[in-house]
Amino acid sequence: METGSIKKKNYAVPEPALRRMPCYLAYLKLEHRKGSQYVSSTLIARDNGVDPTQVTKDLSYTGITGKTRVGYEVEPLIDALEDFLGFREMDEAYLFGAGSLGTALLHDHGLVQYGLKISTAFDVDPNVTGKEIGGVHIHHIDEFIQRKDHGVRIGILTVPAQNAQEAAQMMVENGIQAIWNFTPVRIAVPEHIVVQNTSLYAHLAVMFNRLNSSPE
Ligand SMILES: NC(=O)c1ccc[n+]([C@@H]2O[C@H](COP(=O)([O-])OP(=O)(O)OC[C@H]3O[C@@H](n4cnc5c(N)ncnc54)[C@H](O)[C@@H]3O)[C@@H](O)[C@H]2O)c1
Repeated sequence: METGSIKKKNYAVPEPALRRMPCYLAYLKLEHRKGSQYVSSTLIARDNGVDPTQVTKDLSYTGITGKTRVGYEVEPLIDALEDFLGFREMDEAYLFGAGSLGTALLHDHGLVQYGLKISTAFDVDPNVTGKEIGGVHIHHIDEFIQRKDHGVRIGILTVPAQNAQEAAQMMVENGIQAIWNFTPVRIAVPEHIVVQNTSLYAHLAVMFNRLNSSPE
């Protein structure tokens, strides 16, 4: 597997399509495991709660088209999606903040399947530094600053909210170019830095709202 390249080829694709594609991929993998050889856009659409036209459009970005009557051949479509999404290349990432959420991410084997390998983690707490979590060594943050030319461009930010801006700044000053930000802080960084904010709680808010507004 290739390492060290941030995948850039998908930037022109609309974000909602990019967000749907991993769901199609997971669905297709399940279908493959069940032994399905072909799957129609209508079926993909029905099982993923998306319009069939939307499915066809989303999948056309991979360069694969379905065949009349039988639909998409499952295996080549899985390959094409994985390639297109960059899940077959491996990017290395550093994790900043090996607390409760950071530890969960360090234990997550799924990230590697999506092309992201956390190679090292950094923290400031002496109770945490020097330890290994999920096979990843936790270093003191000063070691990140001292390490020149580490070549890693992706940083996962899981520090407390009050430390988020300062940590993000330090990451950028030391070569991080893309930040997967799990903190609730909207960090201010130079325009060329890629920031992806992720919150489980945003989805939880939607779930509560839908639950409480559904008819009895
Ligand atoms: N996005 C989500 O869905 C989600 C879910 C849970 C928590 N969070 C957020 O993730 C962050 C971490 O939450 P947690 O529960 O793991 O907190 P935590 O207190 O358990 O862990 C934070 C860790 O960051 C370390 N740290 C502090 N300053 C640092 C710095 N400058 N550099 C490196 N490490 C530093 C601490 O020593 C600690 O080990 C918080 O901002 C929290 O709000 C987000």
